[in-house]
Order: sequence, then structure tokens, then C-alpha cells
Amino acid sequence: MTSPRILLLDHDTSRGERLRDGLAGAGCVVALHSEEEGAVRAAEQGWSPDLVFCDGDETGVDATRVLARLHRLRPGLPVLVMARRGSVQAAVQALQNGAADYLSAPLELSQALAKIRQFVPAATALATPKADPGPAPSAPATVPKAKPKAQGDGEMVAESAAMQQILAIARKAAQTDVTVMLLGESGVGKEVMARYVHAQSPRASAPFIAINCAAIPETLLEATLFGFEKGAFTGAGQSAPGKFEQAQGGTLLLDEVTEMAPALQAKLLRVLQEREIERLGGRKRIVLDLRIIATSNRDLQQAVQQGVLREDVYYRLSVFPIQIPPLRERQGDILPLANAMLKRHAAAFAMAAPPRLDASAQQALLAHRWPGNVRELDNVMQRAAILSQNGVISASDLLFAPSPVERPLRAPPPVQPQLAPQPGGGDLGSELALSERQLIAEALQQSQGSKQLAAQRLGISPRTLRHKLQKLREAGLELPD
Ligand SMILES: Nc1ncnc2c1ncn2[C@@H]1O[C@H](COP(=O)(O)OP(=O)(O)OP(=O)(O)O)[C@@H](O)[C@H]1O
Repeated sequence: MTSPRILLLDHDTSRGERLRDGLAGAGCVVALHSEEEGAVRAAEQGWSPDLVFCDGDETGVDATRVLARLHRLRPGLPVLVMARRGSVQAAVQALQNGAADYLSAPLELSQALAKIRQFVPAATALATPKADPGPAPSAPATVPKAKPKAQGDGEMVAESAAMQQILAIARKAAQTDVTVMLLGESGVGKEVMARYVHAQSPRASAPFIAINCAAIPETLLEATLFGFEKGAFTGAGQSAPGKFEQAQGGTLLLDEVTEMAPALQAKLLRVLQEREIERLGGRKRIVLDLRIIATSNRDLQQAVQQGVLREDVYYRLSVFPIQIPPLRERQGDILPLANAMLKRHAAAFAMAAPPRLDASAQQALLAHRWPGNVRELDNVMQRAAILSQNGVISASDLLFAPSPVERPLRAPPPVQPQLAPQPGGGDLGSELALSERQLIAEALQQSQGSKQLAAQRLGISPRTLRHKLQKLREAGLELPD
């Protein structure tokens, strides 16, 4: 993975520094600016970001102007505007001005990482931390205290037959102390399922502690998991328990466990076998009484073959694997999930009632491939709640983000080389057709799949665009419905 380059523009310097440090710790290259001029000049002088987070609080930074200036330099550059929660007006304006998304300030690190992963193709391996990654590795003594998530937050929606079956299996596993391995693409709901297993288990009233193994630098991860005694390393001013201890009696979720460094996997193996730990720098053996749940979005056997996952750890973790299918394979969940999310976003935006999905919107949601799974659906619903008019969401309010996995329009097939030169030079007709295809592809990508916006960009009517798309489809190109 190449490091995503993030331009962060925030007039509140200390808030910006917190986010910058977190993003840098997760592997991003971040340029932080507190003023518009510096930020745009950096981009003008060749520091080309992959994504921009721009302050939208109107105190010192004019997000609309920044957006316009950056888009002049790099059309299609994803600019995400951050503004205080509840300012629906600001959200609508930002989106109308070409912002890729609108986010509530202050922006959580996990939310920022999720957005980077969504908009920057090279950052798919970047993980959303499920626990505060804490400070930089140079200062492990200040590993944050346990931050257990609220029990049962976020309701599980599972109406499809496939998910009903999986829930039944998960409930059975919950009754034992078996190690559960949750598998599935990013965003399918592995953490939601882990919380469900915990909630259904006899350990439900004890803590549920989640740690994202991919989001924490290797040196800090060991101290975070095992805890440490005072003086264990430079800066360890006082003893601190690790996540294993914090989860005593309850459940520890090791999210993205396959991203753990092999040396630490060896230590994890001992814990899985012996159910006891020692803090770093400590001698006392601490007996563990907890369930371990692990997740991964990799193919585990392949991970073993590639040397990413130790084989012995694989066997220990895979005692009870549960595969969660991608959203596109459980159509029965799409609309119930969409409605549940609209309810949540409507409450967050202080709307009188959640907006309703009309038939065109329902159809578009069911037809989409959801490469980003439930997380992507949640993002689409958040934007739709903001854009909805008179309490109704129609297909044109649904802005599907271009996916790093699967673009709305595949690149046109390469032009076949001519065996013999045609009399009179190149074939102008096919060159024009190719340019048209490219223009349409670009417009769709820049409009995040919205045909209405794409038609506006191209200066043609939505009907003409539909007609052209139909023709391209007939010519064998794969296109969104
Ligand atoms: N069945 C569900 N019901 C309600 N919300 C869900 C469900 N599944 C997923 N979500 C929501 O979708 C988002 C992604 O879910 P989650 O973090 O559990 O996915 P994940 O598979 O762990 O993703 P990753 O592999 O990227 O960490 C969250 O906001 C979560 O609340």
C-alpha cells in the first residue's frame, strides 16, 4: 500500500494536530494547514494530495472557495468538508459546491480513516481503528486507559434468510467460550456481529473490548494488548493494564488480526494456548477468563500461504469461523438497513421524521453492487438524508461514491491495433467514440455515479446520457444499471 497523501485544513490548530497525528500513526502522509492560502499554495506548488479534509466552520476558512480553487487545480479531487453537527444548510451547500462528502466536526480518527479508505483506491488496506490508537510509538507510557464501547450500541439489522441463519449459528457459539473468527469483506458488519455474539453470551454484562490490530503501530500494539509495569521501557512512568486484562470476564475483539506482525502473533499464540499473560516488564502471571473473537477480511488460507498469518495461529483462531456474506448477496437486508440508517441520521440532523425512500430510490439501492458493503450504504443514506426534499428520497438523491474496488464504469477496452494502416490515416469515428466514452466515464466518476450530476457536468440532458449509456452497454461495456 502506498501511503495516502492527505491535505488537512483546519483553523483550529490543536484539533488539526490531533487528527494529523492519528492519521500519521495509521500510515498517512499528512500536510496540516490552518489557513486557506498555505493549503492551496502547497497543492499549487506540486504537493498533490489524494484527499482533502477542509474546515467548514466559516471561521477563517471559506470551504466553498477552497473547494473551487482545489478543483481548478485537480478536478475530481475528493474534498470532504467538516462542520459542526446539525448544520444541514452548510452540508447541503458543501455538497452542491462539489464536496465529496460532509462530515461532522470534530472528526473522529476512525471516521476519517473510513473516508480515506472509501475515496482513495490505494488506501484500501488502511484500517479504521476500533480503539483509540493512542499516542505515537515513541511515547508508549501514555497508552490510553481502557475505552470500552457502550454495550449494545448500534442495532443489528438482519432480515435476509442468509443473515438469519448466521445469527442462529452465532447464538449457539455465544453459549460456549469458543474462539470465534469472523470473516468477510470490509464493511459487512464483522464488528456488529462480534458485539452480537458478546451480547448473546453469558459474558454480556462484562466488558466488550475491541482493538484494531491494523491501526496501531507494531511497537505500541504489544504494550496496548499486554499492558506494562512501571519502568518496563523508557517513559513507562506507571503500570498500566493491557486490553487482555481490560476484557477480563468479557470479550476481546482482535479486529484485523491478520495484520498483526508475525513476532506478535507468536505471543498471541501463547495466550490462545495458555490463557495467561505477563505484562511487559512484569513477572506476575495473570490468568485470563475471556472469550476472544477475531476478524479478518482476508482469505485466511491464502494469508497462511503468503506468510502473513502463522499457520499455528490460524488453527487456534479458526475454531469457529463465521463467514458474513457481502451485502450484494443478501438483498433482503438492503432496504431494512437503509431505513434503519435513515432513522439514525434523521435523529442526528434533528429532522422531524426520517425521510422515506420512493420506488426509484429503492430500485437503485437494490441494483447497486455495494463494494463497500453496509458501511457504504450508511454513507449513501447519510448524504441522502441531507439532500432529501419534503421528506422523500428519490434515486437522484443517492450519490454512490466511486469505489476503489469496482468503478461505476470500467475503463474502455484498449483499442485493437490495426493490422494494416487504413487509407486516409486514423479512424476518426472510433476515436470520437472513444473520447466520448472516456468523457462519460470521467463525468460518472466525478459525480460518484449520479447520472443526473454526470449529465450536468457533460452539458447534456439526463435522458441523452441514459441513451448514450444504453448504447455503450449494447456495445459490450459493463455499466451500472
Ligand atoms: N447488520 C447490521 N445492522 C446494522 N448496522 C450494520 C450492520 N452491519 C454493519 N452495520 C454498520 O455498518 C458499518 C460497518 O460495520 P462493521 O464496522 O461492523 O464492519 P466490518 O466488517 O467490521 O468492517 P471492517 O472490516 O472494515 O472493519 C458500521 O457503521 C455498522 O454499524
